[in-house]
Amino acid sequence: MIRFDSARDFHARLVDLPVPDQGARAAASKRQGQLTKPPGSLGRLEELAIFLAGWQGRERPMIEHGRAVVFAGNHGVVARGVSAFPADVTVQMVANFRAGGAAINALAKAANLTLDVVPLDLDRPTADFTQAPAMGEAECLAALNAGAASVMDADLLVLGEMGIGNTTAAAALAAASFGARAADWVGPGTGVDAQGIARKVETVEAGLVLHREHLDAPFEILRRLGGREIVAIAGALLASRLGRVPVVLDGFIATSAITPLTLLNPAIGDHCIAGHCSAEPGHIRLLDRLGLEPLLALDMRLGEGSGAAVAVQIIRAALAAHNGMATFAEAGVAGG
Ligand SMILES: O=C(O)c1ccc[n+]([C@@H]2O[C@H](COP(=O)([O-])O)[C@@H](O)[C@H]2O)c1
Ligand SMILES: Cc1cc2nc[nH]c2cc1C
Repeated sequence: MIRFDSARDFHARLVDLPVPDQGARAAASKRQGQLTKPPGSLGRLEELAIFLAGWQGRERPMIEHGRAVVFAGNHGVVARGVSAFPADVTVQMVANFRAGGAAINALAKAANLTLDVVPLDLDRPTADFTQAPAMGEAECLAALNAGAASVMDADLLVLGEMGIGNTTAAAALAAASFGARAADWVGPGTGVDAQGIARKVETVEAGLVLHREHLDAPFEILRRLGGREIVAIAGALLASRLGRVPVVLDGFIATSAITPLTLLNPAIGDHCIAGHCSAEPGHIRLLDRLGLEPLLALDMRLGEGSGAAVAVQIIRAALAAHNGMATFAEAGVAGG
């Protein structure tokens, strides 16, 4: 299991990342060319199969241990009126995940994914980042390691989150990492009105001003502006990359966890599939900046891994074709 000993260790491991197995990619690509279809006719399904072959290191990749993990955290900035829902909903939804009643329970089951729920100190919200760093160093490291611990033996990992107020933290992370105006990253989240959006923009701007001298390293950006569930996703992203486990990203918040990491390694998202494009307006901007093309666009904006879980069904379809089809030679079809 991967554990980060310090911020320095986290940064050091980010610099030197494994790359996909080129031999397995070439073998999968050759197989795609031999299957009974015009070359390229399965479009992105072909790319998905080759992508998974590279990261799993085998010509015929499989999803036998598909796993969804939902991290939950509470946010001090909620006191600034940045969400349409009260902070109590986070702990209540965690109970709902555990009881099996949430969307992710139904969607993970439909996609044949095991589901883990990881609440992170819900009774101790992070500090309001307009006043102080959201987390202390030890707290931030603990959240990174909670994420890293969740990777375990998965062969495909869905990373999801739950945290009232976390679209504000996600917008702050995007703005700190990629620049542009706070207003370009802020959106309605759970459904705030125009005044709520204005409060969110002010909050992000105030956070960027307060921490401006310290926003040049991934760990500090995460610690000062993030939340525990987002930091856990960042830890899971790096640990899964080190273990060559492909990841399906969910919406705006889950994707925002990558953004600070790109400061040290722009290729950190290379083992990730963008499961969908959320209706939260900043998500498409983030995906563009990261060079990720979403699989689905269903106007979802729920979080909790839901869009990524739906996308897993497409990925399973890609592998069913890749592993199950006959070649031209096997089927006696001319033209292969
Ligand atoms: O995944 C998304 O793109 C997404 C977009 C908007 C809202 N959410 C979910 O809604 C919560 C955050 O919204 P808010 O308004 O409280 O910042 C959090 O629990 C997220 O999982 C998720
Ligand atoms: C009910 C509810 C469910 C959620 N799941 C993820 N974020 C959420 C936010 C709310 C408000």
